[in-house]
Amino acid sequence: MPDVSKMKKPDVKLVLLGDMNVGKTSLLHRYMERKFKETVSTVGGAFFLKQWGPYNISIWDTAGREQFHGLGSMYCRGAAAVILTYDVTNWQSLAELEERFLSLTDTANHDCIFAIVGNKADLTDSKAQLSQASDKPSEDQTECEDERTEPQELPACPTPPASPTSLSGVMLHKQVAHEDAIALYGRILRYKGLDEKSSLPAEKMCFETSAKTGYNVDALFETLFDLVLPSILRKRNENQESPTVDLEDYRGVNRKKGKSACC
Ligand SMILES: Nc1nc2c(ncn2[C@@H]2O[C@H](COP(=O)(O)OP(=O)(O)OP(=O)(O)O)[C@@H](O)[C@H]2O)c(=O)[nH]1
Ligand SMILES: [Mg+2]
Repeated sequence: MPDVSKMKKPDVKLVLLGDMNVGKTSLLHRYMERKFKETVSTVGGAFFLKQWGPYNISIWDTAGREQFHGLGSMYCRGAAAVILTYDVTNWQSLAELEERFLSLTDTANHDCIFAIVGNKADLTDSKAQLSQASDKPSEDQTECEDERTEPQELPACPTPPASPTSLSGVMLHKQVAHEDAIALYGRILRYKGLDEKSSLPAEKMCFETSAKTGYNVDALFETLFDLVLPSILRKRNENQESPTVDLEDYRGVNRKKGKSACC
């Protein structure tokens, strides 16, 4: 286990947002640990640290449950990319992105990049279902708990298992078409006052993934890593600050007694 007390300072921050149960945590587990494993509904937030070449990228997982809504804008602060995640079998989870989550991104960087991700594609698309995840281990990753959130004495509530039909492999009805995601992407650009012509194209920024099979998961994260590199270089030029901090400085943040939040 790496010595987190000397953890390198992240060069850039990505955040996963979206309704509960869409698969945000599972996508991170799939990419960072190459596994699809049982999850419990996220409480507060947590981040993984991914080394990408000489750069350190923090990827924040957040809670989709309504009661953690207020934390979203804190996690989005300074984000260079936001991954807006929905479930392709659940139309409401796409609608929630515009109704509940988009405004949280107001605290992100002005040049923040947006990806729209329709997860659970294995439930509706045989190609996604048959995809073979690469199980090459991810070189360098650290999962950290976010100590700043209020510890919640909530019982860890297991999320409902993926729909039983997925166990039988029968395809579910796809409720969200790729075109719906592309249309949402255009509305997000307009909400941000961005010109579609000078922005990254929707076709490149709308993904359908399966955390279960690994379909498109590497492509999602690694496309974003490459797209945020210019903002890392810009920040490094601006700051010329040392790339490392001693986490002991952070220990001063008063930690409440009791169970710290984790995901
Ligand atoms: N079939 C299928 N099930 C998935 C996929 N991704 C996640 N799941 C299942 O969906 C449920 C919720 O997954 P999570 O990763 O916990 O969802 P989340 O978005 O992190 O939820 P919150 O933490 O509550 O916001 C779990 O039962 C997962 O096993 C997927 O790609 N395909
Ligand atoms: Mg989660």
